[in-house]
Amino acid sequence: MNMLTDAAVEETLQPLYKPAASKMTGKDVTVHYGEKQALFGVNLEVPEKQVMALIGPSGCGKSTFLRCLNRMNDTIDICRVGGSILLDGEDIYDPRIDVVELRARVGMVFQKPNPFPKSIYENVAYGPRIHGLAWKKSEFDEVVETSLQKAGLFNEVKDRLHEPGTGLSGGQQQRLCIARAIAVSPEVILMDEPCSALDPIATAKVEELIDELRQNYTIVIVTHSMQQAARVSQRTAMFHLGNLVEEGPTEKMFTNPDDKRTQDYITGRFG
Ligand SMILES: Nc1ncnc2c1ncn2[C@@H]1O[C@H](COP(=O)(O)OP(=O)(O)OP(=O)(O)O)[C@@H](O)[C@H]1O
Repeated sequence: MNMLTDAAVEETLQPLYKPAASKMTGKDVTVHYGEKQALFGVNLEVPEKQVMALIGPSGCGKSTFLRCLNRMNDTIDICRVGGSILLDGEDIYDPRIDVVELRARVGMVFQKPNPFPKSIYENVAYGPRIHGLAWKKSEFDEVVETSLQKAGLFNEVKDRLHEPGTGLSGGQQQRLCIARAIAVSPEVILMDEPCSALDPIATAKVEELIDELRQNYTIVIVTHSMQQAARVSQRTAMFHLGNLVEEGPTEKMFTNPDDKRTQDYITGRFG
């Protein structure tokens, strides 16, 4: 009989069970807005090239945690962040970190589509221009086209690239904002309820896009829609009253969560 040693069995199984490497890690993250504490020591690993959904009732701290991941909270005067957030093992709150560069590596898409009051072309070309990623017109043309293509928008807008971005439909505007984020080659894309202002058809398109984007990017999405979390994410983190309740594979979180608060939330008993 061909007996495998324990080590050989482990080696054979490892590729199947090896968890995704973590791209970002929050360690004991606390956040205060003035006197009010919004996060109480959150420890969470964001897996690389997967979609992680942050869920939980209103005010539980999902957006606050999301904004810690690219130091967007720095823009709020009364906000103080404690603990550490690592990107590829490096603390993004280290004083030597260039925040503009960080926000290019960790891009953000907001709840309400917010294109600049400029042409579709300029919306996408803006980031590469300020980050010095393109110099010649041909380089800008290329980055604009590939970013719009990756955002699934190019065919719809290719004949009107020089018309205002604000003239697009809401769903198209949100995909333009995703193209704008992609244009600076981010590694992580944060999305704060990206579909809440969209109709069901536009929502479906953005969800399909999120599913495609995870091949190349790490995505963290805050959503109030349990269906959306179940459709687009591979892992889900549940927050409640500023604490991380639990985190795990999305399928498990929606079928067999460990914590009663998760069970109650996903079945609509509170929130
Ligand atoms: N700019 C701010 N100033 C003061 N308090 C804030 C600020 N932003 C958030 N908070 C407070 O921090 C807590 C967490 O808010 P946060 O927006 O992170 O929650 P959330 O889970 O994303 O909620 P929602 O689902 O309603 O968007 C809440 O009590 C909120 O009132």
